Formats: sequence, C-alpha cells, structure tokens
Amino acid sequence: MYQVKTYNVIAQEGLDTFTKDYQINKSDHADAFLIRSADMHHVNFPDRLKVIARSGAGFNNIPLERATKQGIAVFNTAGSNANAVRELVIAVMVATSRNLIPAYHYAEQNSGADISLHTEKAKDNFRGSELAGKKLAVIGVGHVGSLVANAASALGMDVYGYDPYLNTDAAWRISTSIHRVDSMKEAIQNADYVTVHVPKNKQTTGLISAKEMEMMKPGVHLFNYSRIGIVNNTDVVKYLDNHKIKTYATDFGEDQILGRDDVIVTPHIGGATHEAERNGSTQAARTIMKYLKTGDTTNSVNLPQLRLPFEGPLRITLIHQNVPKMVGKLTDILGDAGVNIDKMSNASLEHTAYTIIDVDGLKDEQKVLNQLKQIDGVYGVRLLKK
Ligand SMILES: NC(=O)C1=CN([C@@H]2O[C@H](COP(=O)(O)OP(=O)(O)OC[C@H]3O[C@@H](n4cnc5c(N)ncnc54)[C@H](O)[C@@H]3O)[C@@H](O)[C@H]2O)C=CC1
Ligand SMILES: O=C(O)CCC(=O)C(=O)O
Repeated sequence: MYQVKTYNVIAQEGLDTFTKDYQINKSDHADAFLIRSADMHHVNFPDRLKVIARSGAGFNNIPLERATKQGIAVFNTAGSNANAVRELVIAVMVATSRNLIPAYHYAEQNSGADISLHTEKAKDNFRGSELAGKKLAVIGVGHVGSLVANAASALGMDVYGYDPYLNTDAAWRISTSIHRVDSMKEAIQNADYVTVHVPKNKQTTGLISAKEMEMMKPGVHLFNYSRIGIVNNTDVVKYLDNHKIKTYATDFGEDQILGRDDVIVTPHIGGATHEAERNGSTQAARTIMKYLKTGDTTNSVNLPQLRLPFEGPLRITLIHQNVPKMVGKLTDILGDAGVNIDKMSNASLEHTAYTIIDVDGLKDEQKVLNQLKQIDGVYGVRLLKK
C-alpha cells in the first residue's frame, strides 16, 4: 500500500482518483506528496518519499535540487488551470479599461440617493476605453500566456508575444494572429497592456523592473498573475507615482502596493476555480500512480521525461548524475549478477539523468539494488514489479 500525504486543500475528485493501493493521510512516512502552494523549502523529505506532485503550474515552492539528490521525482500539472488564469486576466483587463471598480463603488455609495438622477452626470467620470485595437504584450507564451494571447486577439487586440524558450507544443497553441517578437523591448514598447506569464526562477526574478518600465509607454496597464518578485514592486510604486504606469494588477499582494486606487490585488485566485482544482488534482493523482507503478516521468520538472512501455516482469529505475560511464557501471553490476536486460532507456536533463532498465533473471534483489545505490552519483534506485 502506497502512502500519499496531502498539503493544502486538494479537490476531492483528485483524491477519489487514487485506486485501493493508495492510502491518503497526513503521515510523514509518505511515498508521495500531493501539494499545491505549500512551501516545501523547509520540509524534510522522508527517506521513503519517491514523488512530489504539484497540483498547479508553478513549482518555485519546491526545492528541486534537494529533491533530485534525494532521488525524488517532482511533477507539476501545467495547463490544468491555464483557462482559469486566462479568464481572470481578461476579466481584470476589462475591469481596468472600463473603470469597473470605481464605477461600482460610486453606485454602491450612492444607492441611498435616487441614482438615476445623477447617472447621466456621473458616467462622465467613468468613461473607459475599449480593448479592441489596443496593443497587448504577453511575456511568456506557455500554457497561460498562449490562452491569454489568443483570447485578447479574439477581442480585437493587437497582440505581441515574447518567449525566448517557447517549445513546439506551445507554439502550436498560439493563433497566427499573434506577432512573435525576439526581444522584451519590441514586445513592451508602445504596449497599452503588458501581462507576464513566466515561471519564477533566478532568471525571471525582477524580469520586469525599472529598466523595462522605462521602455513602456506612459499610461500602460501592467499585469502580474505569475508570482511575486517577477515584477519588482519597489519599481512599480515609483512608476505608479510618476504616472508612467496607470494600473498594476496582480494576484500577489505585498504591503508596499496595497491600499492604492491604481493597484488591483487579488488573493492568489488565478487557479481557484472548481474546474481548475479538479483538473489539477486528478492529473496529479494520475501522475503519482503512473510514476510509482511504471517510472514514467512525463511532465516531470526535475527529471528528463522518459516513458517506456512496461511489460514486466521487473523494472529497475535510477535517478543519477549525468556523467560519462554511468550507464556502463549500471550494466556491469547487472551483468555480474547474471541479470538479463530486456529493454533499456536513458535520458538526461542538464546535470541529471534517468535510466529505466527492464530485466529478468534478478535473483538476489536486495544485494543488486544495494550495489547500484552505492555507485557514486546515483541518487535513487527503485525496483518495480508488474
Ligand atoms: N495566479 C495563479 O493562480 C497562477 C499562476 N501561475 C503562474 O504562471 C506561470 C506560468 O504558467 P504556465 O503558463 O502554465 O507555465 P508554462 O511553463 O506553460 O509557460 C511558461 C512560459 O514562460 C516562458 N519563459 C520562461 N522564462 C522566460 C523569460 N525569461 N522570458 C519570457 N518567457 C519565458 C517559457 O518558455 C514558457 O513558455 C507559472 O509558473 C505560475 O508561477 C500559473 C497558474 C495559476
Ligand atoms: O491555486 C493554486 O494551488 C495555485 C495556482 C498557481 O499559482 C499555480 O498553479 O502556479
């Protein structure tokens, strides 16, 4: 029986996806963690932990290097909540362009009076602009960014996408009406709206700072539904104060930006829809089961993605350093133990590699596994039985 420990609120549909071989609990001795935004940086990973699945896209809450070195596979469910974020971003863009929030407050505050008497005069204060015909820059055109770009284009916006690492799958999702540009400057200069949809990492921290704000058009509306820190809030305050930025809309509050009329903050609700939480939790549950049963690393964010049909009877999977002669060392140990290799596959991702070996004739299982584990640079070894 595999033990699955959950953090955060995980949609019931995902928990119901687990078969009878899995027990969901809060025990620290888990084979799998199923999490959302819980911060894993200070959580000790138990020795038996094999997999962490993040229901959602961002995985900056998980220490990937530590997980890899402990032989733990980490997965996300990118795309599961992309539509939820798209709808929120478009909603806030409309709210911003039509002064919806101040107009709502006006109507609410004047509801005691006969509002119809004042309406014709009051509406002059809330005259807005239409999105159609305006220029939108989308920074990061992955699952979320591509959907935002396509929806904005369908609303008649002139959309520019900047993503130096765009993969082929993402490229297929982008409408041909989106202009693909090769520099941040080309995307953001002259844009009426700028929206950022990138993962948070060392390269993207401060991606939008004073230098980029300086390139923007006066009166720009800036959106950050990615993570705190990708847009530099100290610089945002400066550029809001000098009216270069008209509105800053974000899902991530911080003291210095709160309480201003030109800032719209939501409490991290981008992925908080029934549909997105259901998609994420079921996808995460399936990923955990597949990895534990077959070693399939599709959608892993710390290991190379590898899938090999598992016909049995036995499979050895290894997470190890990506160094020369490693595969030779593994096969030497198996050969010396009289083990026959039926199928084998290996892939690498930067400094890490992952190897799947289907075998038969494995007699002294524990001895062979221990020998494999003792190879310098091997982080984790598992034996799977069909
Ligand atoms: N507010 C919320 O509740 C949610 C927030 N998010 C955030 O949005 C981020 C993006 O989500 P997805 O689109 O699903 O991820 P994704 O991985 O599908 O797309 C991210 C894109 O950013 C691009 N990128 C990376 N570095 C870049 C750079 N320096 N400049 C331009 N592009 C760059 C990548 O090539 C990729 O195409 C997540 O990592 C997460 O932090 C995602 C879902 C919900
Ligand atoms: O609602 C959640 O669990 C987090 C959504 C999010 O930020 C993400 O998927 O990256």
